[in-house]
Amino acid sequence: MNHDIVTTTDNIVILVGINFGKKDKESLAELKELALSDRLSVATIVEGTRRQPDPATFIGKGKLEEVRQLLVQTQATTVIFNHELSPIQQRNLSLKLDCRVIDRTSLILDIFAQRAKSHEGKLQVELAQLEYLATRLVRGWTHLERQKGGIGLRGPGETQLETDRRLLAKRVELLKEKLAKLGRQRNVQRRARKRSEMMSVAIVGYTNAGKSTLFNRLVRSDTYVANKLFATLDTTTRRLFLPERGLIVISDTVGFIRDLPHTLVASFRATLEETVYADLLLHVVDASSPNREEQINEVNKLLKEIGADSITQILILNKIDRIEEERSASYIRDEYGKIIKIRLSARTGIGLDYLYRALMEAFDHNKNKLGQHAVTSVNMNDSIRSTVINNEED
Ligand SMILES: Nc1nc2c(ncn2[C@@H]2O[C@H](COP(=O)(O)OP(=O)(O)OP(=O)(O)O)[C@@H](O)[C@H]2O)c(=O)[nH]1
Ligand SMILES: [Mg+2]
Repeated sequence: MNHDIVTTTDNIVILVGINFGKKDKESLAELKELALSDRLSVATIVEGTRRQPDPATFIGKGKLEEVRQLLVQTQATTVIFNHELSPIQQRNLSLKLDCRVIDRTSLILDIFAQRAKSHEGKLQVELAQLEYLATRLVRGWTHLERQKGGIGLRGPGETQLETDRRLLAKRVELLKEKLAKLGRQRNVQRRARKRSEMMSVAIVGYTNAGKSTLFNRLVRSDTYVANKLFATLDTTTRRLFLPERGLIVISDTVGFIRDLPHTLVASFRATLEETVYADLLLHVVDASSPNREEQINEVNKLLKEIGADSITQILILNKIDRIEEERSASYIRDEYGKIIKIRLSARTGIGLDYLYRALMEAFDHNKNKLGQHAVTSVNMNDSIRSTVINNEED
């Protein structure tokens, strides 16, 4: 079911990004990262400015011709738009350019399809792909036709389009049922964990921020780390022993990205539920990225969407080893004494002790919240307080 989705490796692509009013360099750079993460090779990037999208071809005649010539010159086989295209625009472009035309959403879907490892993850991706495809099923653009051959599938009096819609709806329903079942199993496990009163911590953040690296550091595991967008797709949960405290559970989660396709947000809700039920979020940010403020906002926006915005957060400014001006680790507390921000490097390990301290304090706080006494009370003496460094740059 991968018609709109690039699956060939070594595919040469052209990227197209149009500015409507304000320039958006970052978003186009990110599209390039996404393409590279999908093992595509980017031949060239076409930019343009328009007041509004052309209803038929999105980019209009002039740009269309430019892209057509570039396709010939570069031997690219696919054009990726940094926008959502309407099904009609996508069809027109594909016919006029005589190549495969996809948008940002299907590129992300494709990456997800390649990375999903667990049974549940795969089902979620398939569901997202089908839901995306469902919006593209328009007359003269029926994808299932070619794949299934149609023989014996069409009900009496049904057009191919109707058959496609029916088959699709059936599969979507089946997938939803399966996922619901898996979700229930997950709930049982979660309840068991709650009963054992283990504190649960979820590592969240923008894609490529270093979540898995931090997770591995903490639990000494070997979760897949890569300089790719969406290296991690399935939530991994491990137990972590906090010295002098006890066991907590910690989860590594799928990375967030701006304008995450809504079909994916919905499909990954189950995976992200781990986040919703956490007692504490470690919000990891690539502090060396020029876009970090925007990325923080994006993540918070998505956390709100999944109902996780009221959970206590510690902002982890990661990758400080990459920042010339300020390589030292530090942390700051809010006016109630809670650690709310830590600068560290998951790669070098500098600042990790601050994170352990924050986790221990959260552990004790959590115990108290549950109406019990902490196993060991925190020794908040002056020597610890005096190590607080308040040299935050913002
Ligand atoms: N210099 C430096 N690089 C880091 C640090 N932490 C992670 N990285 C690198 O950043 C890249 C992404 O790391 P991951 O841990 O896979 O990031 P992630 O947030 O899990 O990414 P996704 O799963 O794709 O969302 C890898 O190349 C890491 O080696 C750090 O503290 N310093
Ligand atoms: Mg990861």
